[in-house]
Amino acid sequence: MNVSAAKRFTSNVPSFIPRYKFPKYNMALTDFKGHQLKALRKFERLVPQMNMIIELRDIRAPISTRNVIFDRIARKEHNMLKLVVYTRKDLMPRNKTYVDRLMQWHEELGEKFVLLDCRDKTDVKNLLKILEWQNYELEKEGGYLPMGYRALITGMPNVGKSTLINSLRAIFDEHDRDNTGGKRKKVARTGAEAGVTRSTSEVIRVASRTAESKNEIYLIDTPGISVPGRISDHNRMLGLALCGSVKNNLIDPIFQADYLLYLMNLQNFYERKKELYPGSNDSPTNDIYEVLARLQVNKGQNEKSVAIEWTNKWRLQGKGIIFDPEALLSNDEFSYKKYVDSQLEKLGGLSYEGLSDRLRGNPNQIF
Ligand SMILES: Nc1nc2c(ncn2[C@@H]2O[C@H](COP(=O)(O)OP(=O)(O)OP(=O)(O)O)[C@@H](O)[C@H]2O)c(=O)[nH]1
Repeated sequence: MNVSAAKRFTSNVPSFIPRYKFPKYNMALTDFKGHQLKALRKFERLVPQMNMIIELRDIRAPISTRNVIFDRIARKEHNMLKLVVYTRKDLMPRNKTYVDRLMQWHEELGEKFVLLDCRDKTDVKNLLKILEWQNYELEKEGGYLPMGYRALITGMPNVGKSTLINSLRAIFDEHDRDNTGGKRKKVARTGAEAGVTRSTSEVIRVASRTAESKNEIYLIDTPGISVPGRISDHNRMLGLALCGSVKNNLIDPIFQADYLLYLMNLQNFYERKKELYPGSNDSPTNDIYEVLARLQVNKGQNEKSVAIEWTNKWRLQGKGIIFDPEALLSNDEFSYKKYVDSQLEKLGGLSYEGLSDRLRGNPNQIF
């Protein structure tokens, strides 16, 4: 973060200045795995059969949980319709500036997005309405789809894909029960259609044929895909760790706790949300060991377990915090579009051929 931008974050507490830069600790920069590579190859085969790609991202880390691999796949397929679903709406900062910033980012990229809590029925029903509308638009142009209207559900690990699919399924179930006089009809899990292999992707029906629509609507569930090392960096990896999108034990818990402290200080938690600041009766600090000492319940508790407990709490219920420092900057200071373009450039012509060999036995999984 540059100094002029950082000055805005200076706290009103006399003599306290948050850190504007986070140290580049020695840590793994990616969590890309062999099975994700397999899933990616499968994606490329499946995408031509899709009508829409839905990419889930965590609203608290809109930059870190974006995976440009999905952009590349969607663009290859003649600019396939892509919808971004930001999950964990219930945890997002209640801050109009933040929402305005997101709107501007997405406008620049021509990318549609919605915010939702994957566990909230009303939110999920609204997403279903979008799918139904898109299907209706296609049908209006005479598009009867024997395989149904298909949306591929993608995203980084742990962003809420299964939760969203289960919620959509529950709505479908309920609707089905109503229409079948209380008898529970099993939700379709069809994998038998041409080109869809049952073993690796689940096909879930979320809307049946109706009087108005001949097409059924299906979701295709996919495993979470991480980014390869060439488009990752320290901030991205730490942001993902705080969202639970990379394996917890991959990064030292003290680094994760220190990053959380760095973000809290940049976001003035000490003044805005004092009750959530560690040791809220003490002064703000940039010293993670001081924080861990404040949070220690008894003298026997070691620093690492205190760090794990604290970050876990924020990972699951952390309300009102943003995990990407760049998202705190104005659009003059940080261009999301430029960032995405540079990510795509770095990704370049990444070919998956031979990658499995390189992934095997490479602890840093850099490629
Ligand atoms: N607060 C909140 N929690 C959510 C939301 N969506 C999902 N979760 C929680 O986030 C955790 C991960 O959700 P999953 O649905 O398993 O994520 P996933 O993307 O399927 O994970 P992978 O299968 O690892 O790729 C679970 O504990 C969910 O309850 C949301 O909108 N709000």
